[in-house]
Amino acid sequence: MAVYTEVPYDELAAFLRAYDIGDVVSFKGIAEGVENSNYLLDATRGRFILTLYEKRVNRDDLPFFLGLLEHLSANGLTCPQPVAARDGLALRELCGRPAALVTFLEGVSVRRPTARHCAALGTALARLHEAGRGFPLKRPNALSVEGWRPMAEAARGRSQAVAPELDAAIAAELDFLEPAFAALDLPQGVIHADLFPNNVFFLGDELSGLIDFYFACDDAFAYDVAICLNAWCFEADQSFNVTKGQALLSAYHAARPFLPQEIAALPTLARGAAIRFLLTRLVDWLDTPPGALVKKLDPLEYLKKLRFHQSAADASAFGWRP
Ligand SMILES: Nc1ncnc2c1ncn2[C@@H]1O[C@H](COP(=O)(O)OP(=O)(O)OP(=O)(O)O)[C@@H](O)[C@H]1O
Ligand SMILES: N[C@@H](CCO)C(=O)O
Repeated sequence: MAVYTEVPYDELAAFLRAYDIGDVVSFKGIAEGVENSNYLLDATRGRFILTLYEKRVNRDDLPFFLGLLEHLSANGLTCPQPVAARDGLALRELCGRPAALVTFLEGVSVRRPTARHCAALGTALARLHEAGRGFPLKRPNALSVEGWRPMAEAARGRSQAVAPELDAAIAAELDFLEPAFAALDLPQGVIHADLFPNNVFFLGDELSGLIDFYFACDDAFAYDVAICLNAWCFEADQSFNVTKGQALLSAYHAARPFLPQEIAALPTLARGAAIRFLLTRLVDWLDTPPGALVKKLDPLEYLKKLRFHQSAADASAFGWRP
């Protein structure tokens, strides 16, 4: 999975008549991903990804996401570009869902990132933050601190099914994080907010592009860095690899220098980033019906990451060397 919405051939053909991409050569569902339905479409005038936006994507946010891809591409970032139909519109409807075609990016994602991959990621993340400057649309981060308590409430009383200590651990962490986040004053702009290894493509050791901007929003740049420390620098046993952390942080710093307050905030931001993914995974875990054709992601992986961050005195725990 993920193909939540099956597209019958006649509906596809009718949809594509609006475009100038030639005839369909092949069309197949893509198994990876958990949020949206994605299809690989080969046409005589190119290769594309067709996305049908599913439950967690709010229709009103789509102009932000598609406009952002255009803005980032225009500012030198390699990411998918929305393909407009002959009437100039990229955002359309297919099988009752909002849908768009975007350009296909070459490359493969890495399952086990090395320190070199982490360095390349750090550079690309800083470039993304710079390339997003001047983008006129705004989208608050619905999955930041104000969104965590409601998710915790939605899971409260049911999370014992995952681990007995979860409710208490989440409540205690939110008691710490809510005032700690309120006290932060950090540079903000457009962030990706979900830049996990599966959303970053490489050709050899070279980073070739970034995808999946459907959580992008306005938030602190350093929060995006914290999300990446969590997603890229832990080993399979959930131990933190400081060599990878150092590679990520120093490459980011070389492309967009951190302010001292961003470095000071990293332990708090890393805890926030850990609780965000712990909570979304937990709610999905509890709400996904048994037998659903979707890969459930382990919330406890993020509880272990959170435990590490709770013991981090400062950013040196992540490999930061001033
Ligand atoms: N522009 C693109 N070029 C090449 N492949 C793509 C592109 N967009 C998506 N894919 C492929 O489709 C897969 C799923 O895409 P994507 O990550 O956007 O889905 P998703 O459902 O939003 O998943 P998740 O949020 O879980 O990462 C990717 O892993 C990749 O293989
Ligand atoms: N990257 C997310 C899933 C996609 O939103 C996670 O690993 O929980």
